[in-house]
Amino acid sequence: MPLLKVLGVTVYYGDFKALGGVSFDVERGEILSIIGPNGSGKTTLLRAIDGILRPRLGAVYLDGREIAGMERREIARIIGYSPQRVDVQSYVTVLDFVLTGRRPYASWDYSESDYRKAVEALRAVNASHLAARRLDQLSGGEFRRVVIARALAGEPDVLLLDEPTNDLDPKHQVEILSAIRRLASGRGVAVVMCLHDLTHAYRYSDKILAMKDGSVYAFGRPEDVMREDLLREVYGVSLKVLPEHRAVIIDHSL
Ligand SMILES: Nc1ncnc2c1ncn2[C@@H]1O[C@H](COP(=O)(O)OP(=O)(O)OP(=O)(O)O)[C@@H](O)[C@H]1O
Repeated sequence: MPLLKVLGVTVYYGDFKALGGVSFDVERGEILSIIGPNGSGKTTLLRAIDGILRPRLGAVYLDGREIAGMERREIARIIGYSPQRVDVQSYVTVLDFVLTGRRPYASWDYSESDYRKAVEALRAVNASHLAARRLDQLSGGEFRRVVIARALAGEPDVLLLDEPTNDLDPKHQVEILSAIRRLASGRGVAVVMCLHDLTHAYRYSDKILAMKDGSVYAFGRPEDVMREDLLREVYGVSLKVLPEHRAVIIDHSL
C-alpha cells in the first residue's frame, strides 16, 4: 500500500476549479516533484494533501486511511509541511520557531527530547548557528532553511516542500536537496515538493507530476516527463533537455 495516495482530488475556490481529478501515489522513500507553470495548482495540491483544503471530490489517504476522518494533530504527526510563504512574529527566535514543529507531540510544554529534535532539524539544514537569532534578523535563504527545519522537527513520514530551493544560493540548494534525498533514502520519508527549477526536478526526483491548469498533464519517471515537446506544451516556452547532464535549460534563442 502506498504511504500517500491522492485519488481524484478536485478543489474549488468559490466557483473556480483550481484542481480537477488529480490522482497519484507516493511510496516510502520516494521523492515526487510537482512541476508546472504559475497558477497551475501546485500549492493548492500540497494544501489539499495536508488537509488544509478539503477536496469537493476525491480523497487523500495516508497509509490507507482517509485524512478527512483524521484529527489535525494526527495529520500533523505524519505530514511535515514547509509552505512557500509563512506569516511569523518577527521577535520569535529561530529555535522557538522550529520547536513549533514539535507541537503535535508536545503536551503543555516542550520536553528535552523536543528541544533535541529541533536542534537536530536545524543541523540538518546547516542552520545550527542561527538558533538564537530572531526571525527578522535572517536573510531570505536563512529563513527558507529554518522553515524547512520546522517541517523536519516533527520527524514526519511525509514531507511537503513548496519551492524548497527558492532564495538559496547554489551551495545551499545542493545541500538542501541532498539532505532531502538522504531523508527519503535513509529514513524512508515520502517527499512531495513543488519545483520551478527543472534541473533539480530531473536530478532529485523518482517521479515527476507535471501540472497544467489544475490537471495532471504527465506523471512518470524524470526521463519520461522531461521531454522537449511535453515541456513546451506545459510551459508554452521552448526548453532544452540535456539528458546526459540530467538538466533542462531555457532556450533563449526562440
Ligand atoms: N485562496 C484563493 N482563492 C482564490 N483563488 C486562489 C486562491 N489560492 C490560489 N488561487 C488560484 O488558484 C490557482 C492555483 O494557484 P496555486 O497557488 O495552487 O498555483 P501554483 O501552481 O502553486 O502557482 P505558483 O507557481 O505561482 O506558486 C491560481 O489561479 C490562483 O490564482
